[in-house]
Amino acid sequence: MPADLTELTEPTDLAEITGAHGARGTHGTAAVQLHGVGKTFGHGPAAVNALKGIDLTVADGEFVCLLGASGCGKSTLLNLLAGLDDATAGTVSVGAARPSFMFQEAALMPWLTAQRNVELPLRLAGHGRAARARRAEELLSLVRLEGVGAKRPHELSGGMRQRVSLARALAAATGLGAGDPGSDTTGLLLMDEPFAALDAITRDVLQGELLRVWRATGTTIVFVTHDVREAVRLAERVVLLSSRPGTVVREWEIPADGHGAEQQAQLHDDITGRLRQVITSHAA
Ligand SMILES: Nc1ncnc2c1ncn2[C@@H]1O[C@H](COP(=O)(O)OP(=O)(O)OP(=O)(O)O)[C@@H](O)[C@H]1O
Repeated sequence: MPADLTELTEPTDLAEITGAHGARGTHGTAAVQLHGVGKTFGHGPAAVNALKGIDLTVADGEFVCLLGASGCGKSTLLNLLAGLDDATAGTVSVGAARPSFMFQEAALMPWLTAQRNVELPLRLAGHGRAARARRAEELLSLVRLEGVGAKRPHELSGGMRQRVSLARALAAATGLGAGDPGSDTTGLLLMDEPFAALDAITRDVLQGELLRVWRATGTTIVFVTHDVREAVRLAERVVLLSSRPGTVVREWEIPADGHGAEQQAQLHDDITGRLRQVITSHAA
């Protein structure tokens, strides 16, 4: 069991709140399937070939990190998964899950309280006031923000704002949770460098919190980062992308016990070496 995960054993009531089935070892159907996906922006000589021939399957409940240098097409790929843009080649299929996004900036509504921010996707989905308030309270508690629901974003630290953002993303992805017949209670979280703007200590804490929430909810996570250490700490599988066009260079399965210090360092060195090669060959 990885060090990160042993200390993060969730209380049973969390599993009850979220309808969790746990994380590792429970993957069944595919949450995401990409076959031969390409994306070209523009036409003619000015066209930018951002992605080419991407084949990728993410299992239900899996935590995958997309790793690559700046400009390799990580955000473009997330946009395709979220349905915010269309591929110019191949097929993108996102199972039953409703994808929800979390960005580097929390992007909260400044005039709404933390609780109302979390409620927003539930309100847009047509859920009644009492049900959505109950669910927002559950999710705020899940991200350890009990008692701050009445505060507005400017009253919160950067780390707290990202916790609210995570709770809101979970609300968008999982609706009312286990009690919501119309929702996929596991959901799909698309995370675009969500901790990159935080200081190192807060980032470390939130990485641990994200692992705890993932284990408690069984949510499928596709997490974009250019930080090898972050990828190895968080993911079950790391997918390395090359640049221009972005293609899958290599994948690493991170074994469940692979987060021990020695193995983690080995994987870190291995992946960093390959990332360097990719960057160097692109620059040449
Ligand atoms: N709307 C667009 N029009 C033209 N080119 C674009 C557009 N969006 C992205 N690109 C180009 O596609 C390539 C991939 O961009 P993308 O933002 O997906 O990379 P990234 O890996 O997320 O980069 P970063 O880590 O810097 O955010 C880049 O060369 C970028 O300039």
